[in-house]
Amino acid sequence: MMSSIPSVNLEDFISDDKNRKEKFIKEIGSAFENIGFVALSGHFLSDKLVDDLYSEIKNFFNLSQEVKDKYEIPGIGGQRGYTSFGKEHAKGKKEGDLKEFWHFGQYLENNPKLEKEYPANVEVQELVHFNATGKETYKMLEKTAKYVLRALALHLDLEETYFDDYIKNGNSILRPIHYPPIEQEPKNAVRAAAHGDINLITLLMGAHGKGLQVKNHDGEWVDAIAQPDQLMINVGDMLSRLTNNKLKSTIHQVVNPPKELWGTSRYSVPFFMHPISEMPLNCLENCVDKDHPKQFEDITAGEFLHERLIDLGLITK
Ligand SMILES: O=C(O)CCC(=O)C(=O)O
Ligand SMILES: [Fe+2]
Repeated sequence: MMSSIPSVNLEDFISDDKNRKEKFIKEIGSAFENIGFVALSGHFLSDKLVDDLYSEIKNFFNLSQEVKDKYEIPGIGGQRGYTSFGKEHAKGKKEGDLKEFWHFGQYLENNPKLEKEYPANVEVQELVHFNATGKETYKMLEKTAKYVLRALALHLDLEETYFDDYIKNGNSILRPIHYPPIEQEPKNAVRAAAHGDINLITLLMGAHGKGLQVKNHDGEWVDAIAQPDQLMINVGDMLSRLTNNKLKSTIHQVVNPPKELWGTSRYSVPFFMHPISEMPLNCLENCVDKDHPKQFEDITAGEFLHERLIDLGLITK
């Protein structure tokens, strides 16, 4: 039984040392074929950027509800700007999660086609550094994710750059989340109910305290706690579909703290790496054989995302 989350160092992959590179590919490949989660150090976020981001997002969530509500934009399924407390629920659940969040989206340059497709980023007026700090973090996580996907491409016997064109200007989202203090016994609601992520891979900042749990093969919940310099990275449903479930999108949740800690907020910041909407998620040929029959219908990333946003209560049909 695998009871804890394996660790890897991205510097191994980025080094020119063939053995270190291969070691990284093997470690992350086997982690993603088993528990579906890995803790990663050696990424591109500096300590200063991480500290700045946390201070900005705390400032944002501390603004009055009236101010935050200005940034909740109707008609875009919460894809940019603010989503208020209790609005999103896990697929198949009716109680909303005990969280509020913000979305930073892709930063396009000279791309009229995608500028039409993606909602524009929302700019917070009240905070001087919030927008730029979010943008910088987005870029650094996107760069980190690009190298992780290169390693996974090699693990899957694809060209190293297989994902590069699909993720360039992809529909990725950076989501700072605030789970506020809990004031009374929640009826059936948790901070984040059990779910699988929609996207290719998720890079999570802030999994340093207790709260995040991952379901292992035996159906047991395992704590996923990162060291201060580590991001938690997991496989999403899109990558699971593409690989015919060779790489596992593992169910995870954020549980409520014990009563003595109800008074504390949790802040976490997932980066959901999405490709462009045209990317086909059809199972890769080399992941399908007699022992591994094709498990998923052909679908594009855009169609799949649309289906799932309906399931989450963020858009209506
Ligand atoms: O807050 C966390 O640690 C995890 C959040 C999460 O799983 C998600 O937003 O998809
Ligand atoms: Fe998640």
